[in-house]
Amino acid sequence: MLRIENLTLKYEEKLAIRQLSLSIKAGEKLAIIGTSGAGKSTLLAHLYQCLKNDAAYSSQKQGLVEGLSTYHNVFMGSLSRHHWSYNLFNLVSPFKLPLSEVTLLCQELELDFPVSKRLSELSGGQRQRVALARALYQQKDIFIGDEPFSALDPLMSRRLLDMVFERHNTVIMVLHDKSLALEHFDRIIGLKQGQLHLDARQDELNSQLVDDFYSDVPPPAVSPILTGSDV
Ligand SMILES: Nc1ncnc2c1ncn2[C@@H]1O[C@H](COP(=O)(O)OP(=O)(O)OP(=O)(O)O)[C@@H](O)[C@H]1O
Repeated sequence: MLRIENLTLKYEEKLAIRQLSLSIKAGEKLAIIGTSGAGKSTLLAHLYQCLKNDAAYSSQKQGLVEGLSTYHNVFMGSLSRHHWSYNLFNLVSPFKLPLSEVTLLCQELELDFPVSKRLSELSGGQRQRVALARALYQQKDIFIGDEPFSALDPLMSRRLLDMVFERHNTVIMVLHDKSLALEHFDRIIGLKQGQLHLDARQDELNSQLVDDFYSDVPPPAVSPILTGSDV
């Protein structure tokens, strides 16, 4: 589905990704881990740029509109599926079908208040679920998420991850929750200082491998761990 070779990304002089090579297959459930500043969001934004025709993106910044209702924020996920005039009329007075679709989706995400409620009145966890609802409402084949559950409790995170998996063929997600990554994803990659230091598939994955990655234990001689220069 996607192959990147020797990718280097910078912010002015600051190197964020260094000579990173990576292949992603259609259908993969790929978690990206790493400490703060390792380059996860930068890599994810790049992957989205490469795949954006087929991908929904839930970024850390969320990009929600404060002055609009929950309904309108979620509906924005579908703007590209409709003619501009449909979008305009729906903005002024919501049509029945999208209104019922968005209401149902919000209920599934446990947003148990009227969808007319303004974004500015919502909590952090509620906003995060509105951003997730907007990404789900894009109805794309690929889901790209940057810590989409960071403000949610573990039980809800698992339930919403199941929803994401049910509705997307390929999932690429930055996660801080180690057990969520280990239990649900079929591949985990780990970044350190912009380089790939871990790339392990489901049959190779275990908790120790992830702990070693975080605690700077050097990889054994024969292991699924690859350095940036190996791939
Ligand atoms: N807009 C920017 N301008 C300059 N440097 C940036 C910018 N955004 C990120 N960086 C730097 O690039 C590096 C990678 O940042 P990035 O946000 O990709 O890391 P991250 O692994 O996603 O971190 P976190 O887990 O804290 O979100 C960091 O050193 C960060 O300081």
